[in-house]
Amino acid sequence: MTDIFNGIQAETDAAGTLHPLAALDAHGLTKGINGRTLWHDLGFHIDPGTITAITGPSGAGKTTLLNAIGLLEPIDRGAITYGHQRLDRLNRGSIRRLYRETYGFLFQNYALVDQWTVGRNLDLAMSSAGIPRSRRACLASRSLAQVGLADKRDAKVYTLSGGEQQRVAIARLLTRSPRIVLADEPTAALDPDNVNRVMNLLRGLADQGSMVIMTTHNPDIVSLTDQHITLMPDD
Ligand SMILES: Nc1ncnc2c1ncn2[C@@H]1O[C@H](COP(=O)(O)OP(=O)(O)OP(=O)(O)O)[C@@H](O)[C@H]1O
Repeated sequence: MTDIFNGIQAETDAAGTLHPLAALDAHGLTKGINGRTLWHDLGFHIDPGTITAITGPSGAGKTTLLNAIGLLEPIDRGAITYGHQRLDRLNRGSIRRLYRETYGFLFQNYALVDQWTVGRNLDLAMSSAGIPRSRRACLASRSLAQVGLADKRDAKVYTLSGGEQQRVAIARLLTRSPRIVLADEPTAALDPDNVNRVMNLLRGLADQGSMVIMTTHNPDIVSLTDQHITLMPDD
């Protein structure tokens, strides 16, 4: 459960003590690929409970920055901190723990197992996150209801539309409410109705305390976010 404490998103621990949710800070981030500098001396601050858009022209390095925040891509220089943790200096074990407990990813191609049912896809994610079997059915039902797909639990993923598959991917996040949600062009392949649904669901995740960081080309989507980081290629 999250709460607001002195204007900052906070959560209550088992002993009933409120702790502010961590923010993410980047300083002096620099990254080059094949001799070309993608970003240089980049800095930003992201609060929990907000949606941030990474925007800029094609090839500016939006996905690379998202992947760097997600520890999937090394940076050349700079620092990324989450609360008191220096993310760019973690060992593999700590990174694995963050993937299990803190990060959630949302991809343009949904990253679901097509031949499996919706329920089995959600179950796999919850089992990997260490959620006990006894809680999984209830969490799956609740999150599928939240995305408006309560009746699709036994449907095979390949029978769903693209918009429905993206909502299943969001339901998968909702079962875990990850503190950092990284979404690469999550609305790119969707029609306007599904774009609005997906943005509303991402707002719901932010309202529950997640920090949502997404790449997008679309100015209409940027206007639905709380802040944007604009990348401009060095010419
Ligand atoms: N693993 C890689 N190996 C070689 N080049 C790469 C690699 N990853 C990215 N690049 C290059 O780095 C540049 C930035 O790529 P990136 O995908 O981050 O840009 P983007 O802003 O997300 O682009 P788009 O909007 O087209 O998706 C591109 O020129 C890309 O070809």
